[in-house]
Amino acid sequence: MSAPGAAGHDGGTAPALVLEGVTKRYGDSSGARSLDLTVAQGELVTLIGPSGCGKSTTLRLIAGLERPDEGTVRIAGEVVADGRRFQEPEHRRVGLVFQDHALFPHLTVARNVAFGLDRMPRAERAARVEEVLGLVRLGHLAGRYPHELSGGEQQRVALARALAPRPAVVLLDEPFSSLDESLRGQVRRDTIATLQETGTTAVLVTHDQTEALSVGHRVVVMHDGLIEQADTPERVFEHPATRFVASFMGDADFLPANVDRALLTCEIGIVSTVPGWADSDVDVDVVLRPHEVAIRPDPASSAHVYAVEYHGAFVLHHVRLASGRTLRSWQPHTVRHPVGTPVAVTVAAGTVPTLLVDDRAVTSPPGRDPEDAPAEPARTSR
Ligand SMILES: Nc1ncnc2c1ncn2[C@@H]1O[C@H](COP(=O)(O)OP(=O)(O)OP(=O)(O)O)[C@@H](O)[C@H]1O
Repeated sequence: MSAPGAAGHDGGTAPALVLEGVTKRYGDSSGARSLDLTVAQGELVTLIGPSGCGKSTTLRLIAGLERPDEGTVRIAGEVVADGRRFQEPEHRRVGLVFQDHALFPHLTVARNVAFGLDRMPRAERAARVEEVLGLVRLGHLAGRYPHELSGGEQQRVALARALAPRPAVVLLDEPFSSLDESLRGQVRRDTIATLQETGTTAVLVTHDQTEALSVGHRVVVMHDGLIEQADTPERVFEHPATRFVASFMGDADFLPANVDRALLTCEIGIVSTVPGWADSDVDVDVVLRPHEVAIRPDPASSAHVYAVEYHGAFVLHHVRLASGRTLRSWQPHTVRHPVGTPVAVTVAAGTVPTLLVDDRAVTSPPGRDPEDAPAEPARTSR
């Protein structure tokens, strides 16, 4: 996806959205804890995390459906909520798209889209409705009612309605989850293309890790009301900041390991060299993803395959090591080692494993100023 940064509709230079120390408490449970996030104009950010982590609360705080207990929300440079001010949702330049589309059943497609344009002169309003319906390729269905549309068409009407008033930010709350699998991919591609074509800034909540990684310029991973990491999809997957992010975004196994004079060693042997750690002797956990783990039959090995899962193009092999710890390994569909096969386990060449001390990723030996030890990636030794 192309990088954001194109000027938004107001052409200003302020970020489309800024959250500073935004907190919302519900009794003892915290919906959102001191969130800091800046979203550039034209940027598409995906928000992901387990159920109850605060995704909807965050969207509601941005939309003005909740008041923050602390912190500041800015939209297109304007403070819309802080300790003193609170702008009502209808006055914020925010568009909303919900999972169930939330269309008015008694209004036609055109009137659904016109709904948020009541302050626009009539002729201008009609032109804008036509324009946004054209954007989502629904001009020919303007006179239909929602029940006369497919799920995908309803979703496009909801998007057109959100875009019509030219909002500074569009918030999408699991917009594709009510669509069946066969439709979802196409509707998702169409929606993202429309957001991109119009240079729209968007925050999209999803439960789907592949969706979060594939559609956004940045992924924001939340856990227990906190932002654990806000980063490019590549960095979130390849360089997770915490143990939680490593295990939530994709499959990950963890093995206790040691870095001694720049050699990373664990139960399966030497994993890699770690430049910049020449003088250290540090215990870490190494994060290994199934596509990074290589296996080959070896009668002399004390590790063995204990389960095999066929996934079509790939076959997931579950391996138990001598210690009883387990690793997973993706193999192409032509490779299937039966349960019980003793296997030698290594790390695929080119792997740059993430190292954890406690629950945080480290790129330099703990206690050392990262300035002194540049965070060069580790390299597999083979
Ligand atoms: N109105 C409310 N009153 C009390 N607690 C609430 C309220 N809304 C949310 N919470 C709590 O705040 C936390 C975050 O909820 P939120 O709905 O934001 O999570 P979520 O990440 O969107 O979850 P899901 O993926 O299940 O939709 C949860 O512990 C939830 O129980």
